[in-house]
Amino acid sequence: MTLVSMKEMLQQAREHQYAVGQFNVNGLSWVHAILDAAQAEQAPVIVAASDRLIDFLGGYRTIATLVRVLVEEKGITVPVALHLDHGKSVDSCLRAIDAGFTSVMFDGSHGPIDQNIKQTRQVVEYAAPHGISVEAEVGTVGGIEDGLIGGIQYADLHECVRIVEETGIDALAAALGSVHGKYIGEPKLGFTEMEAISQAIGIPLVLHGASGIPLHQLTRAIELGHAKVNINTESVTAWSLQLRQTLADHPDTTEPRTILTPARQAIEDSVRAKIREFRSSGKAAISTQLVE
Ligand SMILES: O=C(O)C[C@@H](O)[C@H](O)C(=O)COP(=O)(O)O
Ligand SMILES: [Zn+2]
Repeated sequence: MTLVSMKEMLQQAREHQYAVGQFNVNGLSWVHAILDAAQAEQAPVIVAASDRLIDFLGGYRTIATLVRVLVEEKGITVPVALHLDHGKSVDSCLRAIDAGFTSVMFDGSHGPIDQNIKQTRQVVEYAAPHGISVEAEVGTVGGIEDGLIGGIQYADLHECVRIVEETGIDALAAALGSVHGKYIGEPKLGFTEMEAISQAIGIPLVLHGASGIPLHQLTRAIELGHAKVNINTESVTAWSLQLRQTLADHPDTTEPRTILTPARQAIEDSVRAKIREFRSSGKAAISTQLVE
């Protein structure tokens, strides 16, 4: 299957109260593991590259070509969107679209709301005619975002309504207490605000910083309109723990397959477990009906 936009897969997920997982790529092992996990679970999936890692990964065109070709070579049949995560500028988003990404996030959340809306609209105006979906962000997710250490700042309901109505985005990341990276103590998501924002905007919400959120809170967030859930920390943790273990078990080996295969499998196992938590296992068929 060719890469698809995330618009239809998220609309289906919101309607049927499950979430599509966004899993971030940190190297070739992640692309294999995420695609294999989604195929095994028969789940729609979002493969994401964070703007902060684009140079490390070889540039927009390298990533887009790699994902597109691997989908073909592996015979992946589930819907796959290739998404730019935390796009730092309008130009980054446009470059990702030109390179072949099928979805972009413009993250203007650090600036004033009027500027966020204006720049998000510029991205939508370029993306929409190409059939590319756009995600925006309001408020501040805690922890490390775009290389900055930030405190949590809840999204304002009126700003959320404005950005949806004035830009035509497909999904909104409304920061409501989640944190990028590891949580210290139990996460406290703002479910009251979440319900109000979800009803007011009527489009899919996106949950950033979802690693470490307990299942009962994740389930509630999905029931309240989160159709996309972002995971990075859990998969890099699974990968690095397994890598350390393999090197300890095989101190003399220099064979890359011996060292890297178990770590790739650890990412795949972690991604499959999250897909099941998000209840998107077996949902490839209903996502596919709409996009074909
Ligand atoms: O690390 C990145 O640049 C991507 C993440 O911000 C991603 O968007 C996300 O929200 C994942 O959060 P995590 O699971 O807490 O790492
Ligand atoms: Zn994020």
